[in-house]
Amino acid sequence: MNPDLAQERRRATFDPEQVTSLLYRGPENVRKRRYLQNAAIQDQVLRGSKPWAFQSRIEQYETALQMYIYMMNKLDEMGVTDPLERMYYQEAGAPHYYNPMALHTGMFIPSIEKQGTKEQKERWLPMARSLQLIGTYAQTEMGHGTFIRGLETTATYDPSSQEFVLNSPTVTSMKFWPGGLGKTSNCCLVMAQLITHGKKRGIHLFFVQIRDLKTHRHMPGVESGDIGPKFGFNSNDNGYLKLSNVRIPRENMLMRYSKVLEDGTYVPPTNQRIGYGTMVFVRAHIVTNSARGLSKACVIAIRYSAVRRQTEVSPGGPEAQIIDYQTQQYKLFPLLATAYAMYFTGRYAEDYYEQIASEIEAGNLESLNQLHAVCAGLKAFSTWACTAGIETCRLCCGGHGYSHASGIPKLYTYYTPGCTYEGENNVMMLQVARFLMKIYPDIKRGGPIHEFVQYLGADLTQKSCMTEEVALGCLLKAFQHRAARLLSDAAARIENLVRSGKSRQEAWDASTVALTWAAKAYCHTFVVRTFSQIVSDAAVDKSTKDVLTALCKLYAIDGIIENLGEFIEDGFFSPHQVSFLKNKLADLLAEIRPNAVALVDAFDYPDKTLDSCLGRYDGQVYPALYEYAKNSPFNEQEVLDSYHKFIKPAQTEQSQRAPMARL
Ligand SMILES: CC/C=C\C/C=C\C/C=C\C/C=C\C/C=C\CCCC(=O)SCCNC(=O)CCNC(=O)[C@H](O)C(C)(C)COP(=O)(O)OP(=O)(O)OC[C@H]1O[C@@H](n2cnc3c(N)ncnc32)[C@H](O)[C@@H]1OP(=O)(O)O
Ligand SMILES: Cc1cc2nc3c(=O)[nH]c(=O)nc-3n(C[C@H](O)[C@H](O)[C@H](O)COP(=O)(O)OP(=O)(O)OC[C@H]3O[C@@H](n4cnc5c(N)ncnc54)[C@H](O)[C@@H]3O)c2cc1C
Repeated sequence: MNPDLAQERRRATFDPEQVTSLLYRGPENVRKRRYLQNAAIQDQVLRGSKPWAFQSRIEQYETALQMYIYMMNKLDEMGVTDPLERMYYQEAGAPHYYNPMALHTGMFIPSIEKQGTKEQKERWLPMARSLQLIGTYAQTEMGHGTFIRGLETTATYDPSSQEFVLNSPTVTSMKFWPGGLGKTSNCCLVMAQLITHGKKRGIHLFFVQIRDLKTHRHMPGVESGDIGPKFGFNSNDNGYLKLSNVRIPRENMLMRYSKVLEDGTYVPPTNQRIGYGTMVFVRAHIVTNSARGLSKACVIAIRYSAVRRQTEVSPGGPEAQIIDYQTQQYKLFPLLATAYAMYFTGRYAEDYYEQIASEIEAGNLESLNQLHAVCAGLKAFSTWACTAGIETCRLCCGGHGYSHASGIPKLYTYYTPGCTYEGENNVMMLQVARFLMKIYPDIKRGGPIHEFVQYLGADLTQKSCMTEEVALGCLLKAFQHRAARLLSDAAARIENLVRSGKSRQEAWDASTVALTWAAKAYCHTFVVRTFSQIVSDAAVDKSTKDVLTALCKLYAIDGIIENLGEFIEDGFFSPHQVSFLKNKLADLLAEIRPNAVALVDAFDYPDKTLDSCLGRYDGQVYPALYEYAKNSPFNEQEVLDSYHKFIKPAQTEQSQRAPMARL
């Protein structure tokens, strides 16, 4: 054990086990999580041969496929059915491979469960669970990902044969990007424009078999393939799909909420957007997923910062641990606080999703819009925080952060597409703004509105209650004030533009930056509120609560300092109060410092899950870096063939032109 890390753990003032329990919803869940992680770590088959970064793309794909199929079978044998528990096992078993069947379990099966009729579920789910059917969610096209009402793929109903005929009429209508579509899947859910009786009925989901179930060759009229190497996700065959007069039976349209009868009569759903449900489900889960990504980067960067020493503090004296530099703390501790904030908010989003989804199942769609706004906003807010935070963690590791040995570049390429997939983040923020503007008249009237948004109607002339003590309540009020004011500003801007003669749509289009500011401020407030509520309700001892409260305050104060203009432009904070906040920020960095390593230990990631030479629990960073370097295929031969092919001839040629000087 590295002595600095051992010392860090001794000096912690709280019990990390209590925090681990809080993060993973109780000791019983922690026990199960550890059991599953250990089972994966100890499994010889999952040990792997060479580091992923030294493998070709095809090798990465094959390794991922082999490992995931093995793990799925193991989990079935163990009787583990809960998706989260399955994820814990897989995360420890194959942390570096993006599962080529992730869309099968993450979107294909859930879509059938949520959008399929009883008969459709009985027909497809058993085959999907036993991998006879391997599916994906094929919505995005080459020409359209965001504007899904503009999708071009058509599904035209033919009453004479009671079939839908699917077509990709243009190059841009080709499905493009779906995970596992290229080579892995034999079927998919295709989002297509339904046409019955010659009329367009909007986009709907259709079950389409794309490959023969025995030979895996393409079905007639189907062309598909891999889209090529990407920034990350290279063990996944994100694919393209072109459909030419592909016929599927009428029963293959997912008909839980809308129907096409035998004669082609269209029965619409109560709300057209109910068919977007799988996206809302995934967005709710992306929040915790972002917390996972950012927390892993924090574990690596903070442990490494405790081990790494750089620069003599006094001449001839010992070099300081880099974690002792205030600038390093300022880069890392707010991110640590953010990772906690996102874990707690993710938990809230998932619970809220489950609550509203069951109301929807029971036929009450009243909260659908609000659920959509919350999930879209938190998805965007959390993925932005995660991506930016991972990059900062990488920079905090200096040169070694740039190596795949650190584990951080892999985290970055894995998590950054979260800002784009499942709804591009700016577009998601505009959906939040749309929701807020829609209820704005009710907010102003003081009409009946959900408690999430009540504060948005507060008196904007009020000033901050902040004192030198910096209470959490005052911090939350500051976020509420900023969100209310930015919303009011955006609304006023739109009204002014309308008064000046613009149409409402033109006024909206000329205000999307202000609307995005308002939406982000709303999401930020949501996170601060959730974090502070969970900390104040947490059943933990006083020392643990003190540490969590410090983290929560740091999250809030850092959010204010980073967005200071928005908090002071209307004079809400006085300059005096801003200096309280700046002083408190510095105090909190010092207060968190002795607990930083214990706080990352509390995330409870086994080394295998982190796959990082820098983030090892035992802190043996340097021998691990050396071992990793030795594994490079470059080092398999003392002299590479390329020396004889290129360097030697070049040297010979050069020496003939100018004879070598004596060394
Ligand atoms: C335990 C683990 C369990 C599960 C695991 C799951 C997830 C794991 C976590 C992480 C995942 C990790 C890896 C996954 C990797 C990759 C997956 C990627 C998959 C994809 O990307 S699939 C494709 C996703 N595509 C999109 O998201 C498209 C984005 N675009 C849209 O959503 C829409 O086009 C739009 C919202 C931008 C606009 O839609 P529109 O034009 O129809 O609507 P309007 O703007 O006109 O608004 C009209 C009206 O509709 C309301 N609305 C819009 N959307 C919804 C919705 N989804 N639900 C409800 N209501 C909605 C809107 O509010 C308007 O209402 P109003 O009353 O008229 O104002
Ligand atoms: C790794 C990865 C995996 C994916 N997996 C799947 C999958 O399994 N299934 C699937 O169907 N799709 C998948 N996708 C596709 C993904 O869902 C889309 O890329 C995403 O929805 C964004 O759409 P787009 O690419 O059309 O972006 P665009 O909409 O073209 O965005 C480009 C820019 O335009 C801006 N923009 C676009 N529209 C607006 C607007 N209305 N207002 C303001 N700004 C706007 C955006 O903010 C962005 O800056 C995946 C993508 C990636 C990267």
